[in-house]
Amino acid sequence: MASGEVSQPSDQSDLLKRILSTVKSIQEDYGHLPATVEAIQRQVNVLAGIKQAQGAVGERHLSAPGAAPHTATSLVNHQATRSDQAATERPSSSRTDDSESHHETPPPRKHSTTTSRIILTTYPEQSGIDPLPMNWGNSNPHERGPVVVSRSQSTIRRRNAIGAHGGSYSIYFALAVASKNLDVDHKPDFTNTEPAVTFGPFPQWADPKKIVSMDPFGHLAPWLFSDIIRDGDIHIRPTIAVTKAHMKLPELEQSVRAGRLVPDGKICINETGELAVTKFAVEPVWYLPGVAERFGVDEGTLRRSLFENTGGSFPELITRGDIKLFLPPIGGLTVYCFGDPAKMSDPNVKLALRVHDECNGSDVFGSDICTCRPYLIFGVEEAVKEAQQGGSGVVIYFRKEGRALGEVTKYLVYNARKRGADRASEYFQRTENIAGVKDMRFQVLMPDILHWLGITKIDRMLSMSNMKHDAIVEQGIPIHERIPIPDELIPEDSRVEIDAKIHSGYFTTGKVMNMAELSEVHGRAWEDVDH
Ligand SMILES: Nc1nc2c(ncn2[C@@H]2O[C@H](COP(=O)(O)OP(=O)(O)OP(=O)(O)O)[C@@H](O)[C@H]2O)c(=O)[nH]1
Ligand SMILES: [Zn+2]
Repeated sequence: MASGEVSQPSDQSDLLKRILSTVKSIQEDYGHLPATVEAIQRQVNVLAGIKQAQGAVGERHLSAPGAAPHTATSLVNHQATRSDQAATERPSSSRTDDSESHHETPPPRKHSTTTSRIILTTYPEQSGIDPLPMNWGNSNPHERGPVVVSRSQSTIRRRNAIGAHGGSYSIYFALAVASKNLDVDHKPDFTNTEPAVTFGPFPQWADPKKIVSMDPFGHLAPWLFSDIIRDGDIHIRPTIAVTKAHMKLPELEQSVRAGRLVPDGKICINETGELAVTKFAVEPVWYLPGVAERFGVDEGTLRRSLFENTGGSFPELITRGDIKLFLPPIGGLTVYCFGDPAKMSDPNVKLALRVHDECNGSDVFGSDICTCRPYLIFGVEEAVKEAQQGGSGVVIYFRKEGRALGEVTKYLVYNARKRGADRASEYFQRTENIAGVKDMRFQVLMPDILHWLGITKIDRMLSMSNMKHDAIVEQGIPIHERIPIPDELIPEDSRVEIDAKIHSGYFTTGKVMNMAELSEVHGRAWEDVDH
């Protein structure tokens, strides 16, 4: 449709409305028609331009250049529709920064390259869009390419990933920029931040199916891609950091006193049970086709759900089918390695492993309603012993609070349990009643870190979880022995949880109760402690 075909202002107005509603319904119903949407939007803009020139009023909010951003047409990229302009152009005439519109004289701004036009989304064929190649699973990091997600002016056209660095902390980054505590173009100084140990590469790094939720080159990114950073002024950040530290846990001092742990001056350093550890912090980087495959869904379904259920935060999940990486706003993980890190991947020595999901109330604050901290500490102790015997000991800590349901849901469940009869037989049902599921950790992505560490078998798995077990074995990593938490470490009020778990399929070397027996296992009621 050429703009010349529409001459009457009233026709234009009706037409604009019709086009707009078509755009909206296409977006709602499909979301995979970026080219069509862009073409229609271009027409909308052309018509709006004609209308504005004719001095028409009443429909200005639809798409007139310079209109407020929070309008219907902002559903579609306000700037991208001007595809003859570069995506990162910085015009002065169409500022959309509300905060400044209230000032007669805008306050002086720190230098920032954030464009004043809001780029709501981008499209693959859009002028200026030129993502750096990303060949996920290529063993050569230079052929694989860097993960590029920054929206800074020099980088936005070259992005090959959706989302933002920092996982859940990306929101604090946004606050820091908004409050002008941080220049969005700040260039990190990575001097002396290299990994504390040299590590890998392992064949698993080059398998696009084995690692789908982290960047295997994430610990080396600034150094591997220094020329791209320098020559192209491209923002690239590490998503993994590796350091060395000492750690001290009161329970391990007791272990030394009880003679279970013997200081060796290297791994268990002294009589206080102080430990030497190598730590790996990992932020999530998702390869969407691989993640979708692990969950047994198609990539489009995964993208659509991620888009919808993050409040529409990442429109490029829909419009940029060509971008396969997503840095989700979720917590990552930390690996605690005892002994020589090279031994983790050595098939000739034994490996003891605990995979642990965060339980802040117990892990840090000692709640006795679950077995989390005792099993975690037991895992650390066993890992240290394995390392002292010439093997390797590893504890991996995932930020998946409350079975990834969060602490609020978890406390709601606790209330429901404590206000009723806190029976093991009803344990999971109470969570399901509130959350709709009993667990959202979905361990299918968890084994990626094992592949990354070069682990090919686990000799002693310090976990009773059938979900963790099955996910690991499914990934081709055999588990030779499973070690439940010793009975004497189970806190008083957590019998309900552990018996319910065993009944639902958790590993045990003891007896599995039937339903009648399970209903006899009670937790402490609030009245027992309230006076
Ligand atoms: N929603 C909910 N989460 C809980 C409850 N009790 C513990 N959790 C969470 O369950 C998770 C327990 O994780 P882990 O300690 O790794 O244990 P696990 O996967 O159950 O199994 P093991 O490896 O055998 O210990 C943590 O995320 C806890 O915060 C509860 O009553 N409700
Ligand atoms: Zn817990």
